[in-house]
Amino acid sequence: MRIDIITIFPDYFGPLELSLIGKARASGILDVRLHDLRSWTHDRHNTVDDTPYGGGPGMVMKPEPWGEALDAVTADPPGGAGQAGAAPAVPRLILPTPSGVPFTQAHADRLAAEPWLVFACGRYEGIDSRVARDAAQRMPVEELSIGDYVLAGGESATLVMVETVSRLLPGVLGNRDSVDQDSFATGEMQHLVEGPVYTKPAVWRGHEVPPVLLSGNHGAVDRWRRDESLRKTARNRPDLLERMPAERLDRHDREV
Ligand SMILES: Nc1cc(-c2ccc3ccn(Cc4ccccn4)c3c2)[nH]n1
Repeated sequence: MRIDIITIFPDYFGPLELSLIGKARASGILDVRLHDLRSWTHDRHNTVDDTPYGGGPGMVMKPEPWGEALDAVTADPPGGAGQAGAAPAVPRLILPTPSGVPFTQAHADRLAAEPWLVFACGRYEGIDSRVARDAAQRMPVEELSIGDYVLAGGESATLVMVETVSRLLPGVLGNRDSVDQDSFATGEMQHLVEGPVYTKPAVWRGHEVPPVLLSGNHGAVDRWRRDESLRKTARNRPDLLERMPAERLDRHDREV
């Protein structure tokens, strides 16, 4: 997968050099390219913002630098200009914004199947709305929110989405099972949050690991883990339980 990130703070993405994503980039699974929006300004001060039409607080990001940046970044498709007559890849443009569609694991699953994503990180009060409208004439555009709170810009949201998507790519996580057992995945654990996890020592500061986990009885361990997930979901995320199809909860589950 190729990921392009356009931002006025490229250094914000240092973490993408680390850990799983850093390894995926080094191994070629992931091709992440950072672009400084100011490279597409032409004035002495590298201006990227201006006052909002209609008045109001703060500043808005000017459309011209964004238009030129998106033209330049999307003019260099992965795999060249189209092998043997194939159409060149078209990127999906992701615009983080507090007013976007809530980003969920389902979005991550879908985006992980895309060959090319471009993230446009806004700042100030956002990007001139004509940028998304103009881009939509040439590529799919999605405005996504990572939560109901307002960040200072799109960089943190982009880090979250890049991490969520990248960990789903084959070869990125050493243990693929970990993904399949994600609480928000579509498998057995769907609609349930993770329960408690433990490792050695068996007793730590007087706190014992639940004996069932040391029993070697895999059936009992699986049942205990599901019960604990049900309890934690009921406590922290009753909204998820309401979404769970009734047939997915057996009589035992209802008594937990
Ligand atoms: N889930 C999210 C996403 C964001 C986000 C994403 C991009 C930008 C670009 C600017 N701002 C700040 C800002 C302030 C006031 C109104 C609008 N936006 C952003 C915030 N916040 N929360």
